[in-house]
Amino acid sequence: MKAQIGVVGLAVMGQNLALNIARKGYIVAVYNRTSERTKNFVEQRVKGEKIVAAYDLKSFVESLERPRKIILMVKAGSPVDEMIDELLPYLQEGDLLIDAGNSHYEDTNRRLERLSKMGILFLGTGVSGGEYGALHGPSIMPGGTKEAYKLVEEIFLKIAAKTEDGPCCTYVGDYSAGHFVKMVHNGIEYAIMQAIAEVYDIMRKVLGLQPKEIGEIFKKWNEGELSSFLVEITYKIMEKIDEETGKPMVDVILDKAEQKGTGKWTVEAALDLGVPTPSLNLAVVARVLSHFKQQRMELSKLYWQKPIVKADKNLIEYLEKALSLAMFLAYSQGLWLISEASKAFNYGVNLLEILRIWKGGCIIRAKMIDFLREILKENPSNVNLLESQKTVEYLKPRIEPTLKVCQIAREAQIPTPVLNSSLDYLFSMKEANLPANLIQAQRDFFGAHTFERIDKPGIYHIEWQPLE
Ligand SMILES: NC(=O)C1=CN([C@@H]2O[C@H](COP(=O)(O)OP(=O)(O)OC[C@H]3O[C@@H](n4cnc5c(N)ncnc54)[C@H](OP(=O)(O)O)[C@@H]3O)[C@@H](O)[C@H]2O)C=CC1
Ligand SMILES: O=C(CO)[C@H](O)[C@H](O)COP(=O)(O)O
Repeated sequence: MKAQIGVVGLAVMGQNLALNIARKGYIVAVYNRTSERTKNFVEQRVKGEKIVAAYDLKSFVESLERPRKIILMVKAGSPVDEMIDELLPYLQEGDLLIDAGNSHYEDTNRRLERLSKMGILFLGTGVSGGEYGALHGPSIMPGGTKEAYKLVEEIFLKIAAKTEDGPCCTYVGDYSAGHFVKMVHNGIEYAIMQAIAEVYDIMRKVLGLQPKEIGEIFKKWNEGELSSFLVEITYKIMEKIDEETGKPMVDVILDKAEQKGTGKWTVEAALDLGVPTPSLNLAVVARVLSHFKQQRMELSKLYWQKPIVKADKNLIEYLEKALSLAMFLAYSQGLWLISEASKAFNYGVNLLEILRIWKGGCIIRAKMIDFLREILKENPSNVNLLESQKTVEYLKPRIEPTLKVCQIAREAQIPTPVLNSSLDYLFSMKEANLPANLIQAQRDFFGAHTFERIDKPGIYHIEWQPLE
């Protein structure tokens, strides 16, 4: 019997995805560029699942039933193009390639165009959930043609995470919609991670709490409105002890945060589309800045001042509120970005469906998503969630506690880029009169760039000083 689907790339994600599919009763063919990895996978992880290992691409493709369905789970970037090039000689019209890695959405558009000319179907598919999710049920975000999606819909729905609102997979939209949505998912992920890290930092530096104590607070929060995968793993991280030193694991990890690109791409896309996403932007900047460890250590001595540490007795409560405000705004900024991209690129994305498939399986799954859906359901065409009365009622009581947190952090000179930028975002969005009038005056002064007036329509330029 032929395999019903193939997986190329047997690193963390590919192995677990292949096992997940096989455990749902499908025959899966697998291939990896380095055969050692395939061999190890088969020997160590395959336990009776119907997995057919191939050690060359020709036999891999030949082992698949037609139309062939092949998931590429390789490193994003040129490896995807290289694999496509190597597979093409063996493929036939109507076969389907699914790029399930974190590819840039513009690469996906390019690949779609190229392959469609050859009659090869292509789905740019975001997959979230890490290795555990890939094995037990990820959130799956496929984009491309509906015709292509139909070929794998049954398998995807079976392997996806399940919530009370159904499987965490839906047809996301045309072209590169799937990869765009996954990219923004990661941009939101960066912002929430950074906001959690800032809250942790304040607990340590202002309240002097130890990781174990911080873990207990996050664990409690995880039972309330902050209940989410990222808060859950945070308390588990706080509990972990390094076997070598006996110290909390988090204390032996170097404070340099890496990134593979999706957060930065989100910010680039937001700037290109003119959507304000400051919480997401600052989360990327925070990771970049963290890399200057040596400089930070030297500067910490040069600029040392005794911090004014004023622990408020309600600080834990304020921190919880500040984190919920930052989380809410990270989602709302991301959703706005997706909706603008959907209009600009004709994706046809249904935001309610996106929120539904983010309820389970993915890294940003959170109880708050139910609330976001409630808000969006009231007026699905209004993607600026800030305008909803429900949002106003939610955010207003969180402003004061977030302000207190930011003030305490400021005085103690603890950086809080995402908490601050979230607040600044809200303050800017709810400000009827921004100082952008002065910017326009300056632009007109030095570059005759013109301005609009508040009292009459039209475009104006004045002579600010005589030209000599
Ligand atoms: N890890 C995670 O939590 C998540 C990852 N992703 C995305 O899924 C994809 C796979 O991720 P992950 O499993 O972590 O693996 P990696 O991103 O580490 O990629 C390793 C895999 O890519 C293959 N590869 C690398 N270069 C080439 C090449 N030039 N030609 C052919 N194959 C190549 C490797 O083969 P070889 O063994 O021969 O080196 C290996 O199978 C990535 O796009 C990633 O961003 C998405 C969600 C979560
Ligand atoms: O897609 C993912 C989670 O959703 C991957 O884990 C990704 O690698 C995370 O991004 P980064 O490595 O830039 O932190």
